[in-house]
Amino acid sequence: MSEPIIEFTDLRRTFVVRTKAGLLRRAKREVHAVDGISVTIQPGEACGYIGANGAGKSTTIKMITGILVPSAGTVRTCGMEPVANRRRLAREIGVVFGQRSQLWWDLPLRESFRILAAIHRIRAADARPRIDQLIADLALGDLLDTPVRQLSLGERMRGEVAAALVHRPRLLVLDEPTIGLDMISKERLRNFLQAERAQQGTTLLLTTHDMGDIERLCERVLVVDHGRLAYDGTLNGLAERVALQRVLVVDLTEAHAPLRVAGAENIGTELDGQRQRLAFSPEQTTAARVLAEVSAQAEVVDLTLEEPAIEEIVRTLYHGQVAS
Ligand SMILES: Nc1ncnc2c1ncn2[C@@H]1O[C@H](COP(=O)(O)OP(=O)(O)OP(=O)(O)O)[C@@H](O)[C@H]1O
Repeated sequence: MSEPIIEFTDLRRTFVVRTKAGLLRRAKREVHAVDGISVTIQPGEACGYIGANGAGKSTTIKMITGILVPSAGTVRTCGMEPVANRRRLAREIGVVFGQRSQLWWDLPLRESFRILAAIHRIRAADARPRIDQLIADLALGDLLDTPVRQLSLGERMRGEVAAALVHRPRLLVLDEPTIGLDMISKERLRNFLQAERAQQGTTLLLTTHDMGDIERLCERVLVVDHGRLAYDGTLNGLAERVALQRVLVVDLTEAHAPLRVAGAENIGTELDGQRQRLAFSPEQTTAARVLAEVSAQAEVVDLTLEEPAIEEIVRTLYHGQVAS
């Protein structure tokens, strides 16, 4: 087997935080943000790293990318110790933080790409076709002359992903890449990442609160809770332990008896049945099929689709409840 692209063993990171103990006294408290995690990721894998807020995801990502020094344990990324080799590592990995930008705020997008190619010392003859390809695949053509600060969130995220891939990294690390994006922007980004991985063999590691990202992009899921690994396995394996159900909420034009739909369970009605909630597993049916059956029985005026909440998944894993 080839060398792992990421390998960490008993990785730990502790922060000392000051807390107000009294009017004048200050006390210190230790936060074990990452509390002994061991994981090996092989080249070409696509891993989702999920957990509730404050579970330790970003801290792990920062240690993998060399931004933070571990308190204990070891981490190797692309065969290197990240902090000591940050520059060399930067040539091998691309990083996208959904809530922070790596683009130059006041410059047009095209300038950011040019500067990044220069930073990575890519020859113009090599950089141009790569940048052109990313511009085409991420539909950035009309945005190249717009200063980054004027881009919408969805447009900027496409720009961020392109910027992270200019130098063809072996590993792409994405921290909440779809946060705040609307459904269409999310789908565009997921389609692109899927295609990029298929064409370039890029390894993906992504943190997200959106199970849709995991379902579309990752074969392997790591669930972290309070700095510890609660699950490491396939998405199907997770679905066997935790019900990864979706809920289609439909608003009807008038009151209606509880709807019966094949492959879905009616989990509640409100307003005399004008609003109904239908839970289903994506392995058994699709939202489109459930909606078609509902529409055959009643007139729908509005609908929403609720994804399984990651907090709920973690809670269920911990309480050992097995999906029926
Ligand atoms: N620089 C820091 N100083 C002190 N505490 C920190 C620091 N960075 C993170 N923490 C704490 O470590 C814990 C893990 O934080 P981390 O940002 O890794 O979680 P996360 O899983 O990425 O959460 P989120 O989903 O909210 O981004 C939290 O309790 C957080 O408050």
